[in-house]
Amino acid sequence: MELLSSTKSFGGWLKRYKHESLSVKSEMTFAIYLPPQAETQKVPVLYWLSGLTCNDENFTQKAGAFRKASELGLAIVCPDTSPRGTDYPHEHESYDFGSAAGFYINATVEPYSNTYHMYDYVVQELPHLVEANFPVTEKRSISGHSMGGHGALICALKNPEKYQSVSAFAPIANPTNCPWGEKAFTGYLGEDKATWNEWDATLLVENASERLHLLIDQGEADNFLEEQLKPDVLLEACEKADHPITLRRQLGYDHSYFFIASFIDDHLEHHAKALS
Ligand SMILES: CC(=O)Oc1ccc2c(C)cc(=O)oc2c1
Repeated sequence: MELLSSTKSFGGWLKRYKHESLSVKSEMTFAIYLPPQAETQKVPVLYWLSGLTCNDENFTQKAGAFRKASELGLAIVCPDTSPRGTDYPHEHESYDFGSAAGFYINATVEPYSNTYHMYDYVVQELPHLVEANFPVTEKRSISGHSMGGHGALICALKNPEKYQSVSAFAPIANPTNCPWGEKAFTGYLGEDKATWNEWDATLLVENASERLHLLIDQGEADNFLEEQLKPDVLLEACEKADHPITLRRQLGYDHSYFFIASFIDDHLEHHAKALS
């Protein structure tokens, strides 16, 4: 691991690192915020998964999360949104596929299957690296925005034993049934839609092995709400499966980090409570 930068914030430290990842077979960058409590004790970790077009810096610079994380004694780890440095066909052509659009799944279609293993990276490799190198406990929670909200939900629903809590801002809630998800899953998983189901939160809820409560904030003025995000479909699946969910509809809020910054404290408090 190589330290790229170290910046003090609210008594803690925001550090950026790059490292060689085995799961995505390329160099990856991530950020970690260590609250002041980490100087004397191990602290729990919230993993934050960003959305399309983002990297580790969008959350650290725009969410305004560190005052509350410092107060709560919560570390926050922000991975990148895809492998970088490969040059596959179509990888850099659009904002919703390829670079910065890894969708937190394990690709099975070549050439993406060689490196686009963001699920393994986020669920296994990164926690292992973080827990071996920083003063953190093995208690984890996970959250994210949009594509990252989808990522947080599937990681938690597939591995309830690894996470104390999960939340999402405007997640892509039913990716097998929206244009962003259909495009990504076709490119990464192929045409056989049966292979897509294990990467869709709405479909995972039906067979979830534990009833991990889902906290979701969704802006009512979000331009992507109807066509891409579909929280109501997830809500219906939860009601059918008796899976606990809190879906908060936030009047007037859009898809931006202004929305995330407005409610991030609630999410941090929710996770801190579960992690304590
Ligand atoms: C920094 C920022 O605004 O991030 C951002 C903007 C738009 C989107 C969209 C449209 C989808 C998504 O998954 O993430 C995302 C993130």
